[in-house]
Amino acid sequence: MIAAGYPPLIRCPSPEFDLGGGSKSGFLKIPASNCRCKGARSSFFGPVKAMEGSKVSYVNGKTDKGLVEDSIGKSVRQMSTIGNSTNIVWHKCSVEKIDRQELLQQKGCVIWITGLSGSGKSTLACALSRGLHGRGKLTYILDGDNVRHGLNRDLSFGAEDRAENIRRVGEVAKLFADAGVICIASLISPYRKDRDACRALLSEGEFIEVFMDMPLRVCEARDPKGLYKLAREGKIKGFTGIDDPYEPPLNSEIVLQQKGGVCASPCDMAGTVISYLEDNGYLIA
Ligand SMILES: Nc1ncnc2c1ncn2[C@@H]1O[C@H](COP(=O)(O)OS(=O)(=O)O)[C@@H](OP(=O)(O)O)[C@H]1O
Ligand SMILES: Nc1ncnc2c1ncn2[C@@H]1O[C@H](COP(=O)(O)OP(=O)(O)O)[C@@H](O)[C@H]1O
Repeated sequence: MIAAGYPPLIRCPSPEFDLGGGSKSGFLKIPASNCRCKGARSSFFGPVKAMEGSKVSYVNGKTDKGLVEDSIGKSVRQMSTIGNSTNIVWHKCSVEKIDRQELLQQKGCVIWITGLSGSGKSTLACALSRGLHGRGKLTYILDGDNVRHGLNRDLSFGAEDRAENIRRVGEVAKLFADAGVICIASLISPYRKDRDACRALLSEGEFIEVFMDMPLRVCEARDPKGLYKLAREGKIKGFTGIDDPYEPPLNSEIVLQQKGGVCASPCDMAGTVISYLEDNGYLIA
C-alpha cells in the first residue's frame, strides 16, 4: 500500500488538471515487428489458428472451461452451466490479451476508486485518464453516476441493488482489462465484500484499489450536488455516510488522504497513481 499527498510528481500546466505528456494526436504507431502473425511476411493476413475444440462434451453442472476427454479419449470442449445459463461453451480466440497488450504497450488492469460521495472519485478518474492519455495509454472510465444512466438504470440504492451495480461494473471492467485497456472504475462501492468480489474476478495484480480516504465533513462541506443537504433534511433516504453504511477498505493498494488538513490537488493524486503504475510495470507490455 502507498499513501499519497506527496509533492507533485507531474507538471500540471493547466488548471483543468491536464497532466500534459505532449501529443493529443491519439494515433498509435505500431511497428511492423510487433505483428505476431506467425509466417506472415508481406501479407497483412497471417494464418489464423483454428479454433480449438469445436466439438463439445455434455458435462452439465460444471463451471470450469477446460477441455475434457470423450468416450474415445479425444479432447473436446466442456459444456457448462453458470448461474441460469445452461449448455454454454467458452470460445477461445487466437488473438489474446497478451497480443492486445503488446499492441497497446500497456497492461490491461482495473483501477477501482472507492469512497464517499464528494470524496473526489470522478475528479481523480478524469485527471488520471487525462494523464495516461497524454502518455499514449488507453483508458476508459466506468463512473457510477454515468453507468446508472444506462446499463444500471434499473438499480436503486438499496444494499442488494448496490451489490448488483458493483457486480455488473466489475464484470464490465474485467472485459476492458481483458481488452488491454486501463479501466478506471469510480463508484462509492460501499461494501467491502462487493469490492473484494470484483478483485476476485481478476488475476493477481490486475485490480488496483484506490481509497479516497476523505473525512465525511470534507465531503459534506463540498456537497457539489446538494445531496448531503437533502439527506440531512431527510429528503433522500439511505444516503451513504448519513444513514447508509460505508465500509472503508482494509488493504487498498493506494490510499489518498489529507495531510495536515490539506488535500492534494487532483493532479498530484493522479500523479501518485501513475507513479504506482509506472513502478509496477503497468505502462509497458
Ligand atoms: N442514496 C444515495 N447514496 C449515495 N449516492 C447516491 C444516493 N442517491 C443518489 N446518489 C448519487 O449516486 C452516485 C453514486 O452512485 P454509485 O453507483 O457510485 O453508488 S454505489 O456504488 O452503488 O453505492 C453518487 O455520486 P458521487 O457523488 O459521484 O459518488 C450520487 O450522486
Ligand atoms: N483533490 C481535490 N481537492 C479539492 N477539491 C476536490 C478535489 N477533488 C475533487 N474536488 C471537488 O470535490 C467535489 C466532489 O468531487 P467529485 O469528483 O465529484 O467526487 P465524487 O465523484 O467522489 O462524488 C467537486 O466539487 C470537486 O471539484
